[in-house]
Amino acid sequence: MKDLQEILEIARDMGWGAANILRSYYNGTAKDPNLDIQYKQNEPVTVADVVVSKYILDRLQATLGNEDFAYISEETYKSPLSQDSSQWVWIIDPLDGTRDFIKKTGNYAVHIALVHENRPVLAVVAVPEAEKLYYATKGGGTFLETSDGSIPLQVSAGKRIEDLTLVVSSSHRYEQLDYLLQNLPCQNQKAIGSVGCKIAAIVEQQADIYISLSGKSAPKDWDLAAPELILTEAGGKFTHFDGTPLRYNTGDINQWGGLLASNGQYQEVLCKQAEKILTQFTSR
Ligand SMILES: Nc1ncnc2c1ncn2[C@@H]1O[C@H](COP(=O)(O)O)[C@@H](OP(=O)(O)O)[C@H]1O
Ligand SMILES: [Mg+2]
Repeated sequence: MKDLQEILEIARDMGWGAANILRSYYNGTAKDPNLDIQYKQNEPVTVADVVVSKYILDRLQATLGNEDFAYISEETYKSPLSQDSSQWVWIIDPLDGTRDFIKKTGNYAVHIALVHENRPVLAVVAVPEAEKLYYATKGGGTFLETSDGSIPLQVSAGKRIEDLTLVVSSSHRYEQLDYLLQNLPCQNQKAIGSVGCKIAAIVEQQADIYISLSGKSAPKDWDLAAPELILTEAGGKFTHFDGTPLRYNTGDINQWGGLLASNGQYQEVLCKQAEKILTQFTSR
């Protein structure tokens, strides 16, 4: 198997390639820019999702083959792979934030993660409209790549809990999540589409916390695996409210429950508060 740095080169190049394809659909310059929006389990899917999924899978498989790696993409996923955690698995979201892509808010991203033993070891998150690409390897730090080159990134530090800015989904909102948000000590809150864009805001120190709470549906492995590593390698933390780490390729593609991503400063305190507020919600 190629070493992780060589694989990262391939993933970065593909991240930029995928970003360019998405921009051509976003700006209407693609050969046939019709998005043909369909709904799968209440979530929109466009031609751009499908085309970019094929682009990434074809290129990865042509370069890396099927012997050492398995591949999961949001658009081709049908059922769990063999749950052999020693397997190296690519987990891909060709277009994270499809609703925002359609609404043209600019907040959409490409996620490419390599997972081993249920944890991400390599990640690329590209944000096409910002012409930015974030990448990380386990233990190697997080970098932001633009046309000017690459720079290392670190999350914010030394803030008071009340001054932290929280980012949250604009389209997946429920009464329980709204109650939680109203009762947290961090009242600087903004809704942003795409998990990749929310985590990008945290590693660029424009925000400090992201909260996800599942309802009838939950975010999936491909929504979280790449953004998680981008955050943690920049010094942040990303856990369930009970403090346990997220696990990927487990057989259930859903990431149920409450998840908190932050600059790490008040991770445990905020997780405990979130659990307490949710208990209050259910006993009202
Ligand atoms: N509670 C939830 N249920 C289902 N999907 C969720 C979810 N929260 C987030 N997601 C998924 O995470 C991505 C970003 O969501 P959001 O913009 O609301 O934060 C979307 O993926 P896709 O756009 O890749 O389908 C969305 O489907
Ligand atoms: Mg997604």
